[in-house]
Amino acid sequence: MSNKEFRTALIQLLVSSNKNENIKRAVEFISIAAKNNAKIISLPECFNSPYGVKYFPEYSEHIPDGETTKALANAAKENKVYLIGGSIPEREDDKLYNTCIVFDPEGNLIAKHRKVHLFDIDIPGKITFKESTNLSPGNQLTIVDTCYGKIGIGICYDIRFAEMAALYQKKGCHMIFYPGAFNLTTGPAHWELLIRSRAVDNQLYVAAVSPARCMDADYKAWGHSSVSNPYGEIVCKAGSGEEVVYADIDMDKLNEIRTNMPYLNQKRADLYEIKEF
Ligand SMILES: O=C(O)CCC(=O)C(=O)O
Repeated sequence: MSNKEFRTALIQLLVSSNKNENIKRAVEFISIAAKNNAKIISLPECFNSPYGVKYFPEYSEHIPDGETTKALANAAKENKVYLIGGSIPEREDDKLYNTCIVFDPEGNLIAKHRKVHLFDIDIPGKITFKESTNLSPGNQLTIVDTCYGKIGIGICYDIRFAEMAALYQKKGCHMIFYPGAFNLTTGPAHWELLIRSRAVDNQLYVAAVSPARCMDADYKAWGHSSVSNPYGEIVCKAGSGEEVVYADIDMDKLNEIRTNMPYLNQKRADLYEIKEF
């Protein structure tokens, strides 16, 4: 495969309350995905800790000197892959963030995305979640330059904000990765709809990577890690359990879709515009 055609792998990890075990198993799956020829591998949101505000302080660590950063750097280097490190609770000074770290195939830390839209919702009788209880939002958008093109990074709730994805497209991204953990209420309603919408809006590949569902956990993840192609077709999709799913990315296909339907060039900048950050 050339740099215009490559395989990506989405690791739908079953996250437990044992941090060391979570990291160890993530590293094992990275090596399996690399053996299956994946060149860009992503972990899910909050993969080294159970998902929940009460867990963030205990599981948090500094970046880059924390154990998770070191383990992922080694895994990227040993397997010679780009690694999108899902997300982990990050501590800096007295603040906590929900942070995705990205590594190149030499193991260098090339990006750090702090979730910019915190997940604060209250659907009575269904789900209440308030990340802003103890997390701070990131204040930057994140584009990673790779030998496979530019990749935008968002974390979970970030996928709901169409302008963010539009800006990534405008700045040249051909893929957006969203490590995420939707739930049993908003998952069936919106997970796939949002993945496909961001892909069609922007004629790019969208990968969304969830933890596996654990019915004993406080937060029950929806699962269904998926990739949509730029036409809005789901090209791979996990179930709810632990598994790795793969998608073959094809830049010629993306360019063909953009040529056939050139609506990205038909926007009315005289009427509306996405501003650059
Ligand atoms: O937007 C949603 O429905 C879920 C978001 C979420 O779980 C998160 O941001 O972690």
